[in-house]
Amino acid sequence: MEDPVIRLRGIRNQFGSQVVHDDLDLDVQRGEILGVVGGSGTGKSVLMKTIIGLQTPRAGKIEVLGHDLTGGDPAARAVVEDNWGVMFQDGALFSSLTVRENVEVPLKRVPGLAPEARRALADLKIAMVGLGPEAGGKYPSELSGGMRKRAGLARALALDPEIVFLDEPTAGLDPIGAAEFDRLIHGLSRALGLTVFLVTHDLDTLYAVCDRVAVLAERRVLVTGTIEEMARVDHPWVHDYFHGPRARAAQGGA
Ligand SMILES: Nc1ncnc2c1ncn2[C@@H]1O[C@H](COP(=O)(O)OP(=O)(O)OP(=O)(O)O)[C@@H](O)[C@H]1O
Repeated sequence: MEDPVIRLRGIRNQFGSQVVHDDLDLDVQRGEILGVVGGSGTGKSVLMKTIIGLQTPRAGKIEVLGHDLTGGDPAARAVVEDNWGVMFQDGALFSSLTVRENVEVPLKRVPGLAPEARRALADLKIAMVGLGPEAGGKYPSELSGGMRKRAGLARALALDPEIVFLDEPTAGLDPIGAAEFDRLIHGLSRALGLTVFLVTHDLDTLYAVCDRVAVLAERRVLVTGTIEEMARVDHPWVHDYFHGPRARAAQGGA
């Protein structure tokens, strides 16, 4: 098998006396959509922040695209940061910038890119996420929640990343908007060959788009596998989650 694009080994995160992760391992394979689930407070967001460098683990090794991010090498981090995009829950857009200007922010890191080309690229990403041409000139406060998420995704895709991190992408959307967003993520991931690290509580999203699921429990990645494999895992939380009424509804069952 190919080397994983994200490889975590022995990760430990701790806040005061609270140990959130202990000896956590995880591999994310190229081109897959990995859904990260777990009970509230099991450290899904902390895990995502650990990979993207917003949280420094007490111990362990983080490798992304073959680069060791725990060695403190700024060159390695710069290479990797140009190859990932991050979408936070509400899109995390700059409120004083238009959608187009928001999408242009990461593009400003590209040396020698003329302003007109930057603008054209931003418009291309805005179209890619299904926003109309008029959306580029709007401010985040003028958008619906679903449109803000799409704008956040456009910004995450600005630099044509290999990996996209999505934190609860469908939270706060109505079921139709959430299903549309699921289709968008799935379509873009397949069309662009993206690797997607997706933190979610949304069972519909897991069933609709994820190739594999990673369950956080007991301070580590307890198990990874396909949804079908999850249904056979003999662990109380995993069993309840994948056999509960919401899971049955997400599968289309009774
Ligand atoms: N900066 C911080 N300082 C102290 N404690 C923190 C910090 N960040 C997270 N925690 C704690 O770490 C634990 C895991 O938090 P995290 O936000 O990753 O959970 P989660 O699995 O994403 O939860 P949810 O599903 O509710 O969003 C929580 O108990 C939280 O209070």
